[in-house]
Amino acid sequence: MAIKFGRPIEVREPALRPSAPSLDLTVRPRRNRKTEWARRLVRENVLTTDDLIWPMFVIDGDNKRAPINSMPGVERLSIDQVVRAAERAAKLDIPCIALFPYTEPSLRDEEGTEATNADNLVCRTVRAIKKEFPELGVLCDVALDPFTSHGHDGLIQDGRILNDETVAVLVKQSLVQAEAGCDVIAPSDMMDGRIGAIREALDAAGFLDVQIMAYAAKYASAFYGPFRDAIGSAKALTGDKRTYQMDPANTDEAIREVELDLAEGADMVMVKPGMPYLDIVRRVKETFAVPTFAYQVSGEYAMIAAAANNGWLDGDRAMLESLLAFKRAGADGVLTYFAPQAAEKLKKLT
Ligand SMILES: NCc1[nH]cc(CCC(=O)O)c1CC(=O)O
Ligand SMILES: [Mg+2]
Repeated sequence: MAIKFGRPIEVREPALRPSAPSLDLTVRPRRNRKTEWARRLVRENVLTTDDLIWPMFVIDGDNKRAPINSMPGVERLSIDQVVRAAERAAKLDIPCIALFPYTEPSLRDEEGTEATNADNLVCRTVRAIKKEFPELGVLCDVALDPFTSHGHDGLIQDGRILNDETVAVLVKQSLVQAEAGCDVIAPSDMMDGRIGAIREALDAAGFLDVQIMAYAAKYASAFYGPFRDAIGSAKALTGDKRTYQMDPANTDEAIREVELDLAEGADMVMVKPGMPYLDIVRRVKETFAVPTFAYQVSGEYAMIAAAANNGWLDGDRAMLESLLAFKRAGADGVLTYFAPQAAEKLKKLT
């Protein structure tokens, strides 16, 4: 009889074990999963704060934060509030933030003129951030959709998106952003030849160190819906973007697009959307071995956030698992609206 704290305890019958004899297995993969330390030891991929780019939406005004219904937890911020968010990013050690403007309908026109205004909302935001946090990376999207009355990324004539004429405007847009202090120019428009044209113009203007992250394989996706609400182009958009964004059915085409953007001078390439396109991330990384990013887009964020808010998913776990999946697929980093939450969570884990 065993004695514990001076009291006899009953020695129970051993628990019933399954009567089957041990399998004759030499290899038992579960051994490497038996404890947390063992799992850590064999872990192949890790997510760190260094992998995160935080996209933000900017609105005009002062001390304003406006919710986006289709992106619970994400707000459009006035410049002063973006600067506060930039401070949060810097404190969390997030390397880079990305800026997307909401443009008042009165400032939108057929040509997206506001895109090339050196004093537009994005340029003013970049200057305000750089003044306080010069060490924080700032990425600016290049495309006309936040500025056009029709919501398309390029100029339109007779219902067709003009390629070369659009590229000329994108070049000007890139230059005003670089002039404002933007570190990374990220063309998301999918016009042909824009990377080469932008690189040439940046170099000619002396912006030799301004990087280009090409949205190289960007698909015509339903997952951009909440983003279009956020920048106010959802209602404006006529038709769809299938004559310039890629067909979701294609994968070889992604390789050709990435190859061209690299040849034209892209420093980094991106695949977008993210989670439904991890096969593309993997192929791009294996084919070119260059810095490869994925964009976990608004619709992907919305799915996880909505399910979490309904109690249908453990939001934090689903978030971290989805971000780790990008690393496993070969991505060097992820643009994600979860960036601040993920960085906070990762800080606690280490
Ligand atoms: N060219 C603009 C642009 N830049 C990033 C996104 C989508 C980002 C997101 O959904 O989070 C889009 C939308 C689009 O192409 O319609
Ligand atoms: Mg292309």
